Amino acid sequence: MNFQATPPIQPASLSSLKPAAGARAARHLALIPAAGVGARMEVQMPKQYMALAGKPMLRHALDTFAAHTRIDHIYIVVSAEDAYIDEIMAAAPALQGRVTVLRAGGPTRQESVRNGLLAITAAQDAEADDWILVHDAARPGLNAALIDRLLDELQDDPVGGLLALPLVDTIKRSNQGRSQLTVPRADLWAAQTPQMFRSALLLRAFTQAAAQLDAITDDASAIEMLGLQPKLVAGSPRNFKVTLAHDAALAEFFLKGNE
Ligand SMILES: Nc1ccn([C@@H]2O[C@H](COP(=O)(O)OP(=O)(O)OP(=O)(O)O)[C@@H](O)[C@H]2O)c(=O)n1
Ligand SMILES: C[C@](O)(CO)[C@H](O)COP(=O)(O)O
Repeated sequence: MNFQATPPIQPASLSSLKPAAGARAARHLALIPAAGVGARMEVQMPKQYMALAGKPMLRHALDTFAAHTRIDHIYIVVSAEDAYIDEIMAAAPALQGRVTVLRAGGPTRQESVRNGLLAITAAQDAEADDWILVHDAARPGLNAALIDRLLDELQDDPVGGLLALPLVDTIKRSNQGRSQLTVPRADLWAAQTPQMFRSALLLRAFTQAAAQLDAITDDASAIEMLGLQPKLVAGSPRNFKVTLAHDAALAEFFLKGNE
């Protein structure tokens, strides 16, 4: 795939991404990377398909987005050889017409996101100023209130942003298993998802970062590489990423209606 280096975006030029007066309102499109294998979870299937609170993990985020009236469409990126998604979609008639499955997973989360963006763009399914909400399938605790908070906080923002949580623990830098120093935590936040940016800006950021995709682990990093500063929007502990085996019980706690 040939990515041409593009000059960094000057914040002043971002105004071109906002809809012109009288243009149709920008849509909100969810893009869910779900092409991982969940190696750290140590379960027998990709973790996004493991049962949590009575349904496969990825159904929680899918159902939350599909039930949200401000979300116009949902794209889910799975691996080309995914053996689960077709059966899951067939068992969820309420998702028909609201969800497009993209068998475009890549070797890393960022490449899966980039491939999904390219597929949406190639299908001309998104206008330049449409908002893309990239959300991990591995964060099943997302709810409508968090989506509303993100949309309300960012709808007039020139850059976009992400849900995140300010760190509350003291942070240590390790040296061979020993505490080498304490990292000042005053301005440290833990990034969550959705991470929400306008389609053209996100695609440009991923194009610009093409050679460094392995070095970044979230979508906002690519936007930062353009010299822009995404807005941090208060997330929630319930929106944590299910990563390690012990996370399943905590996810069930939140998904069973506990805050
Ligand atoms: N090549 C990849 C890797 C990850 N993901 C997705 O990105 C999200 C966050 O990634 P992570 O929690 O790291 O999931 P895995 O990569 O599956 O986990 P592990 O690193 O333990 O294998 C998940 O919804 C995962 O399915 C993806 O779409 N494509
Ligand atoms: C995108 C993310 O969830 C923000 O915290 C995180 O970077 C994903 O990391 P992973 O190693 O791909 O799970």
